[in-house]
Amino acid sequence: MSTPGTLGRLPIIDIAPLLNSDPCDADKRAAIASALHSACVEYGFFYLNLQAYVDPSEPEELARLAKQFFALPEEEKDKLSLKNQDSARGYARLNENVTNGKADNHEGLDFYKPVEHPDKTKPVWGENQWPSSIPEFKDRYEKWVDKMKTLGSILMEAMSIGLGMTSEEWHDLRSQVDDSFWVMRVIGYPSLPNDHDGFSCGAHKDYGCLTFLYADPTPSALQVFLQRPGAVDQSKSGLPSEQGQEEGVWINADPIPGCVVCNIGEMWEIWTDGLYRSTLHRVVHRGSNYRVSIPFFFEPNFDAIIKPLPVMARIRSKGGSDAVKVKSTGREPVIYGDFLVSKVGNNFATDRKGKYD
Ligand SMILES: O=C(O)CCC(=O)C(=O)O
Ligand SMILES: [Fe+2]
Repeated sequence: MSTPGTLGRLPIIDIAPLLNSDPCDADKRAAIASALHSACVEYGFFYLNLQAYVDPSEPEELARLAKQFFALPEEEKDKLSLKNQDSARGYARLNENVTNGKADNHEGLDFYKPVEHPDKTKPVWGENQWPSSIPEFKDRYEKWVDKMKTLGSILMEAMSIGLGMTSEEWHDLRSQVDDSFWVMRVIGYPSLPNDHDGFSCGAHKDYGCLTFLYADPTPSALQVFLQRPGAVDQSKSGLPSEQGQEEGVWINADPIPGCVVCNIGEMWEIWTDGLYRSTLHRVVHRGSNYRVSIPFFFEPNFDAIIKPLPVMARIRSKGGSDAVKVKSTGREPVIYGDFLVSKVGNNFATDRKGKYD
């Protein structure tokens, strides 16, 4: 059986050269596009070094504010309950969300792109609920949203180059993500009790486009499932039923200073006919501290129609190692907003389906 040591760790990609258009950096940008491509094919998970883009004090402050929020009395947090809104925007109590039929040992506060005419009777169409007792919270988190949205566009363009798309094809793809229906979660994890039937966050794939995860420095919490035929990992119990038979290993994706963890959501799997992997991950936090993480989900526009990209036909006909990995996902095109609503619209419904299912 492979061990985390022999698998090495996830690739680290420094985005610095993507932040300028200096002709001297053109080779470096091409190298990054190609590294992104390999990371998306092989892992679907990698680290982005953001040192040239973000001052570490910014996300550290977000984590501090998150801890301040979760330390509030339960009745204060409940004032922001997502049940006051559209069942998606707001606060969910510890163990309220379920994944693969089991309660997740976390609490969380979710925000979505604001909409023009909010209507809380429509799934995901309500208003965000900001904690008013922590005055800086909204301002600091909104700044982070802006930064992560820009990072999403930068990365999408580099990925289009990595895939071999023409600039016209990139403009088409850009028009599907230029009004991203982003989601930001602020998640709090107490230590997972030994007798808890479930995980801190159960195994799931992210359903959107790109996730940028900042987490506090807690080690050994986030785990990523790497498919390795022949590897039998006893800890794989708890995989969603569709993937229950897959062979592979769980590796830790511990935080690296100056980096966020980035992973590919299911929309990329559809765009690339399965060449880019949306990889299962979960959280098992047994440390004694209270962990916080802040995933930002850079998603397509609400009305974007997601179907395989034209470049996939060229990749397939070129042959070679990528061509053999392209498999038709057999999925019909999806409208992103419909897909999202099918995921979160019935959150906390009586069928015990949660936002990660
Ligand atoms: O808390 C983490 O490290 C991961 C959270 C996650 O996977 C998610 O919210 O989709
Ligand atoms: Fe996730």
